[in-house]
Amino acid sequence: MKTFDELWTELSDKAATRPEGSGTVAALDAGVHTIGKKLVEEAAESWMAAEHEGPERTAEEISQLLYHAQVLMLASGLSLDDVYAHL
Ligand SMILES: N=c1c2ncn([C@@H]3O[C@H](COP(=O)(O)OP(=O)(O)OP(=O)(O)O)[C@@H](O)[C@H]3O)c2ncn1[C@@H]1O[C@H](COP(=O)(O)O)[C@@H](O)[C@H]1O
Repeated sequence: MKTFDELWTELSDKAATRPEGSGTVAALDAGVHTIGKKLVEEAAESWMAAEHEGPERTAEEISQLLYHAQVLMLASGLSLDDVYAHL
């Protein structure tokens, strides 16, 4: 298990060091358009899971939504504080 902040630290490190085989590096290379589509897909899957598939599946889809949101933040050059400033 990891927290949102721990995932952010891990993904930031991957973006900086670009390890072989990282899905995050591949997503960043694919660009904002591709990342954005994935984010929307995971949002829809979260919604469908919440309506039809129960809490466990919903939690799984939301975890993927948070992952793709962090990837979009990295691709956009945003920090956590940039986002937290709007909460
Ligand atoms: N938490 C995640 C995570 N959540 C979702 N995803 C990605 O989102 C996809 C889930 O999409 P779907 O469920 O729609 O499955 P899918 O459509 O079959 O997947 P794709 O065909 O799009 O690959 C997964 O295949 C992953 O590519 C994630 N990829 C990575 N992480 C974590 O990010 C960290 C870094 O990962 P790497 O960069 O791959 O090393 C690790 O701690 C990972 O656990």
